Amino acid sequence: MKVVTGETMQRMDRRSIEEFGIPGIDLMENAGQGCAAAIIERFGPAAGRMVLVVAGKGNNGGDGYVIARLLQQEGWEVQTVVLALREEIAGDAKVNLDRLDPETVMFSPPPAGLAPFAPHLERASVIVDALFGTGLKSEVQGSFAEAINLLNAAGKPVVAVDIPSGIDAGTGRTLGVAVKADVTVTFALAKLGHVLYPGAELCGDLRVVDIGIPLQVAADAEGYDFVDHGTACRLVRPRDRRAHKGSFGHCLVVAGSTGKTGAAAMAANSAVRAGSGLVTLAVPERLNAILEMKTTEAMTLPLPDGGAGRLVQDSAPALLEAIGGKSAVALGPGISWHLDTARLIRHLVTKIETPLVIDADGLNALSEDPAILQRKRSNCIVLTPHPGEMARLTGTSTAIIEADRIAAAREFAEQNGVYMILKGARTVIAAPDGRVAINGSGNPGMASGGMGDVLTGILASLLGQGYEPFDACRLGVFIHGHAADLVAADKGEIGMSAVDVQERLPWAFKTLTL
Ligand SMILES: NC(=O)C1=CN([C@@H]2O[C@H](COP(=O)(O)OP(=O)(O)OC[C@H]3O[C@@H](n4cnc5c(N)ncnc54)[C@H](O)[C@@H]3O)[C@@H](O)[C@H]2O)[C@H](O)CC1
Ligand SMILES: [K+]
Repeated sequence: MKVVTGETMQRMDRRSIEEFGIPGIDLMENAGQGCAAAIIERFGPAAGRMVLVVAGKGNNGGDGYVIARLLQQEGWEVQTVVLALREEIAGDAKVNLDRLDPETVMFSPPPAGLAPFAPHLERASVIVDALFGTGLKSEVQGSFAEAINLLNAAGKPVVAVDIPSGIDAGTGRTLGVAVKADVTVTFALAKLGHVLYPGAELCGDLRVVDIGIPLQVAADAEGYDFVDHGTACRLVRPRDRRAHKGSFGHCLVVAGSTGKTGAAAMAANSAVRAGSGLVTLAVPERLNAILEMKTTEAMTLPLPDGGAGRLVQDSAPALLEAIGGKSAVALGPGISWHLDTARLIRHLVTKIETPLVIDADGLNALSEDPAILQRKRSNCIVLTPHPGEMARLTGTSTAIIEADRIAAAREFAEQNGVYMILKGARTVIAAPDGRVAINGSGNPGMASGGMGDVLTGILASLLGQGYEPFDACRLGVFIHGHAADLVAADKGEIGMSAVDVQERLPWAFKTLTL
């Protein structure tokens, strides 16, 4: 599904009103109706229920007034606390404020804020957070922050209007303090703040309701592809009945060093589990016997290593020859960060013309000379860094990368003409042409060694099967997390291993093609 920024949503609002003549008051009424319906559906009949609406001075508050009126019509007792002066309320919000029974509305601007209404919080069955929406522009402070803390401490179900107050709609980051909602009802399209952490977690159940924004306006809006199950179903290619093993590519995994044979095995075995026709695992000859034991379907190719137990310059001729005839190459899992191994990797990047996935120590080798990517062949290159590897690649810090993951991934991809997969909770996928996708699958059980090796094998497999690179990246990242979600549903998140995920891949693919 498409997700947008708060600014884009506000532009969509204005375009709907100005170009399509849809009155803003109608959008607000529809927004309020969508929220009220979600509240009634979720929290059942009104009998004896009191809803407390906490409103800000803008249109988020305006939605809150519509909700208050509609729930009152449904028999709910409603109290509305406006954390602003009456004269501050304007436009569509004022129209809806004036429609409320004045007996049920209290104004409590800073510095008093919500504090005097603790008894209302106590009595409420449901609290509606209509304090801030996409208009939040800076850190929440003072009595507004206190109000959010009171809401969170009340121990009552909270329904956030549009977005939990305190969450930046464009990044998902908390601006000081934020509401922890049980349900969030947003309008027309989800925002980045709903799918990026911590916003994604603070939303609770996210509902996207139609409020009458014209389809053309939504279609024209610049957005990001949030890769969910539906998207993955459209990306996966069912098998042709006449298929044979040549139909699904032959990918080469270049990996392994003493002490890191598992990474090589997981990458190769994951390529098998992601559907490759053939897989060859090229490893230092000293480790070949071990990898013969750790793989079955994948073939191994011992490379001269001078007894070092890692790839060295002398490995290059045999390796370049092996790359010929392969449909994709994975370079890096467990390959080691020794200087001559790193030098070999940089040499290969400039020589390989096959679609190439570079991970782990392969990325660290690149970090010594990222400009090498400018000199690469015309082939597609996919980099799969975690934030620390990304910091090394860009010469910055993990904190800077995490502060704006989308910008970090997109800028590097565009500047270097590569596909960038910036791993983490909600992995970001960026293409050289500026397209960005955010992955919707996965769980904390994946925070363990080897998960990256599994992903690398999946990506090389899909590229080798002929998937267009951005499709391969989106599908590969999704299916990796989805397999982990299936494992978590089966046996929880603690103790989940990378091989658990590797072995669950066929089931994960099967859910896409039912
Ligand atoms: N298509 C849609 O998405 C629709 C959205 N609607 C609702 O409108 C809000 C956006 O309303 P807006 O008036 O732009 O701003 P907010 O209500 O979100 O903000 C309230 C108010 O707060 C002030 N403010 C900003 N930052 C701070 C801060 N750190 N501390 C204190 N005050 C702050 C700012 O001046 C704002 O005026 C959207 O979320 C939807 O809920 C439409 O109603 C329906 C269509
Ligand atoms: K809100």
